[in-house]
Amino acid sequence: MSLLEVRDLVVKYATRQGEVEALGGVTLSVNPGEVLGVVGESGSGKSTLGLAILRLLPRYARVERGQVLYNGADLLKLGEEELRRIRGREISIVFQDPYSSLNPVMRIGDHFVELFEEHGYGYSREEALRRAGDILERMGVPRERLSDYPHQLSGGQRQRVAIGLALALNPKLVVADEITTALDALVEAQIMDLLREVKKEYDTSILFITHNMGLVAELADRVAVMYAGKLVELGSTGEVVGDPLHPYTKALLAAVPSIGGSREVKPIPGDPPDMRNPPRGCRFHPRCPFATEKCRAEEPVPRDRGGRIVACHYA
Ligand SMILES: Nc1ncnc2c1ncn2[C@@H]1O[C@H](COP(=O)(O)OP(=O)(O)OP(=O)(O)O)[C@@H](O)[C@H]1O
Ligand code: NI
Repeated sequence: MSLLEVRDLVVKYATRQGEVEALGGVTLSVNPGEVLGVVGESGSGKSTLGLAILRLLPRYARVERGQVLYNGADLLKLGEEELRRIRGREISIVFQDPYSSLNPVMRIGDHFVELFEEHGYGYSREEALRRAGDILERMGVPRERLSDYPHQLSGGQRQRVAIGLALALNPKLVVADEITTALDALVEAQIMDLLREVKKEYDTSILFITHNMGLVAELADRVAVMYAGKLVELGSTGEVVGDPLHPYTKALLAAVPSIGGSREVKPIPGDPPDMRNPPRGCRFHPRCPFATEKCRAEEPVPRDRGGRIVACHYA
């Protein structure tokens, strides 16, 4: 049984230049306790997927179609009250910028006190701070930091606090959206170590969003590859990384910097499409070295190939 099922999700943003289809019918599931990597270039729809799951999309975004099933209930249909209960306690999110989860004028400890209060835990302040300190220590932050303000911490420590907050209520799923992207290489490696520990010690599933296939290979059990709002490949990390079937996955892997090399990912030749006017047929065809007439005309549907899902006419 999967923990979360996204079915045929279509999300559009209203912009001054017209509607942008950020998700073009994405279907995937997250299993209990797994890390599902979601990888793709900028603009492929990764953050939109994460935000849609938590119903945090901006007002001018519209879910045109689809379902997000959690414990059999469609999160897209829940009322505000039920949503508030689910956010934080069942599903939480960590962003690239830790200030998205931290209030600059609130001490670190009070973030936890408030979170426990909001969810009706009924702890005394002392008890809440004791638990917060325990969480900080598990995240590798000294408990003395409880009385600090966010700006007194390093970027890495702030992100550790944000991860601690996301895990504080023992949620079943954490959405981690590019959470190492703003950090330098050394701190990124430390946060990856922390995530590996979290994976071992918590039974939380993680939707690990990144543009870096190298990080996915380090951490994820399965990986979903997205291109221009479409899921193009999904499978176990070993299979996808060892034997990519979609030309876009191959290109992404070729762009991974070799160990010891520069951290900057080599860009894939060509540009991602203008999403106000995406290519007909397969959205990757203008950049695909193997594209044929069929790819220009006909959109490939994701098909199950022995547990691997691939959307390519020629995979
Ligand atoms: N707030 C917004 N208003 C209008 N269009 C948006 C908005 N957010 C995203 N989009 C558009 O939706 C598409 C998907 O964006 P999204 O942020 O989900 O991609 P992403 O894969 O997370 O990219 P990145 O790696 O840059 O974070 C893009 O074409 C983007 O321009
Ligand atoms: Ni994003």
